[in-house]
Formats: sequence, C-alpha cells, structure tokens
Amino acid sequence: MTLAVSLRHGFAGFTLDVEFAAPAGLTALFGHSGSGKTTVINAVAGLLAPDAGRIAVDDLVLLDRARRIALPPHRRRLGYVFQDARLFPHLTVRQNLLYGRWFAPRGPGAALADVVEMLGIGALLQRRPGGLSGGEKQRVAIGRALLSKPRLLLMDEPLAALDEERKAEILPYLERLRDETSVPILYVSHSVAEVARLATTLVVMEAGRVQRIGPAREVLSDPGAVPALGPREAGSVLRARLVGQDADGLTRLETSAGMLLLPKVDLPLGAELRVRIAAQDVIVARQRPEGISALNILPAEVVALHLGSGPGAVVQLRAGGELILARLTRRSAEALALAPGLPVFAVLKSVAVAQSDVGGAITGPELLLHS
Ligand SMILES: Nc1ncnc2c1ncn2[C@@H]1O[C@H](COP(=O)(O)OP(=O)(O)OP(=O)(O)O)[C@@H](O)[C@H]1O
Repeated sequence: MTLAVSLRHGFAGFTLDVEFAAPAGLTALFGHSGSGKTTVINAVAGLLAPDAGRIAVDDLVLLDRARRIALPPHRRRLGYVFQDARLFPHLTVRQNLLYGRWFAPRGPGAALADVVEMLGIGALLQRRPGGLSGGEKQRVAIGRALLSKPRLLLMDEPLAALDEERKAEILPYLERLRDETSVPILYVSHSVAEVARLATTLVVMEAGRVQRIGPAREVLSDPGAVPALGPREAGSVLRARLVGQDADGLTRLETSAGMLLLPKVDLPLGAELRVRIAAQDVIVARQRPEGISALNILPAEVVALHLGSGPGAVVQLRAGGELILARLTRRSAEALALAPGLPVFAVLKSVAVAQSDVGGAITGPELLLHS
C-alpha cells in the first residue's frame, strides 16, 4: 500500500506546500517545530480541510479538493496514535483493545492474540490504564489502533512524552510493527536518532515544504540534508550482520564498508542490524592512523564536501557500498586538502546498533557502543 499526498494550505504567516509518497514501511516526517508536520497528519486524518490537494491510499481517494471528494475521518479507516495514549480509564486493557476492533470492518485483519503477543502486553490485559507506565500505555494505544484494521497508521510523536528508558522499552515494538505488519506508518518525529532507527522512508520538512525525501539511509547520509537534520544529530545508517563473538567479549559485525568490532552485542550469529554512525563521531585521516585506541578504521574515499556558512564542514565518504558522513571544521578540511576522489580513512569513535528492518531478533534498547 502506498500513501500519496499532495497538499497546499495557508494559515496566517505560514504556507504548507508538500507532495510526497509514503510506500510500505515507516515513513518519518521529520522537521523542526513549526515546519508543518502535524498539519500534514491532520489533513491525512481528515481533521483539517486543506485549501487544495489530493490524498490517496493506493486507488482509494481520501481527499481530492478538485473533485470535491473528502471522506470524513471515520470513513478513512486510519489508526491514530498520539503523544499521550488517550485510553479509556474505566476500561481494562483488554476492553480498550477490543474497542478498537469494534469499529473495524468485517474481514481478515490482525487477531487480538497476535497483536497482544507482538506488543508484549499479555500480562496487562486485566489491568486499567491508571496503573500502567507511559510506555505500556503507548503499546496498548498502538494495539488498539492496529485492531481497528487501519489502512494506515498515523503516529504523531508517540514517544515524545516518554523518558529515555520508556522510549528504549517501546522502540523494539515499533520495529516489530514496521517489519511484521503490512500497514504503512506515517510517523512524525523531531528526533534524528528515532528516525535513523525506525524510518524506511524519510521526508525532511522545512518551513512548510519538503526539503528532502528518499530512502532513510540515503537521506541520512546526504550532506545537503545536514542543515535541516541538525549538525549535531546528522549521521549515516549502515546495514550490518552479526558474524562473530570473539573470546575477549567483542562482537564482529560485517558491513559492506568493512568489519566493525564492538563491545558485546548480545544477539545470535546472523542477526541483521542497523548501525548508526553520527557524523560527529567520525574522524577523517589521510593515512591509516597507528597507535590509536579506536578499533574501527575503515578505508574510504571522499565523495563530496559540504561547507556550511560557519566554521563547520561535512564530508561524505564512500566506504565499500556505504556512505558515511563526517563532521569536521572547515580548517581541518582545508588542511587535509579534502576533495572528491581522495582516499582517506574513517576512524569511528562510537557506533549505535539497533535491529534492522530486515527482521530478526529484537535487540532491546538501542545500544550506544564506544569502539
Ligand atoms: N489552526 C491553526 N491556525 C493558524 N496557524 C496554525 C494552525 N495550525 C498550525 N498553524 C501554524 O502552522 C505552522 C505549522 O504548524 P504544525 O503544527 O504543522 O508544525 P509542526 O511541524 O507539527 O510543529 P511541532 O513539531 O511543534 O508540532 C506553525 O507556524 C503553526 O503556528
């Protein structure tokens, strides 16, 4: 299923003008506060009638201003998960979940038992929302949305109200949701780490427009997207496979950029992972450094150099089949005479690992590993 969105809408002092397609998987709408993410979600949900536009899920048109089509929200069959779970306090978890099914059309769809298992909420079924943690409540809210057999799940910053520990608890379930159901997810976030971990497609919004769109891995390693993503948070995502557990406690991950050695990643051999390398955790060297504690040094080649307006610069490197971003100062870029085609070495100071979107085991919280 693919969601196609084309929208124009004006508020006083703000114009939204966007066009994008969200294929299967999780499409993240990323952007700074006020860039228009919630306005897009509200238009898709039918809570806002835009000045102009068309929204369709495959052949089903939800909105077409030119043809005067505008399905009311309840006929769009969308599951909505907000920042706060909005569960019914007087109903048990089980009754809250079944409430979602109440409005679902007949026909095949997710079974209660499967949803309960996927979200790990079996032990909570007889409890009422009042006694649940924020993360547990969100898992129930996701289950309720799924059981309504939605065409599409809309998630507006579902983790924003949670502390880091609760976020870490819920992320693996969102990964399962993305990988194990065929329901496309439109997910609003302003956290690059969250987007890097979850998104299959990334739509970067800026001042009401789409600044970049594409497969998340490509957009995240595009130096041109760094200003919109924020230089502190920008970084690339690599695919990796766990290929060895060494006797000294280090884990070997195979990537097309080379082998990575990390402190123990407690997963079975063959596990597929996403590895996130923040641009600020990469050092660029002209020669292979020696006498250095970093374990992960990858041969690479400069692809592009992106100079900012200030003292910073971002360099895009190709290592094997992967693109890696490194953040450095303009002065260092000049001292190293970095230019496209130059062979260099990427020294990785730290790497984060998460479950990949290829399936496989659940890793639990994102592991931030210093290599
Ligand atoms: N009902 C409204 N009336 C007038 N202006 C609005 C209305 N809703 C949103 N806006 C304006 O539209 C712009 C985009 O808002 P929107 O909530 O879509 O941004 P956002 O990217 O979701 O931001 P945040 O991350 O803070 O939620 C903002 O300038 C906001 O003030």
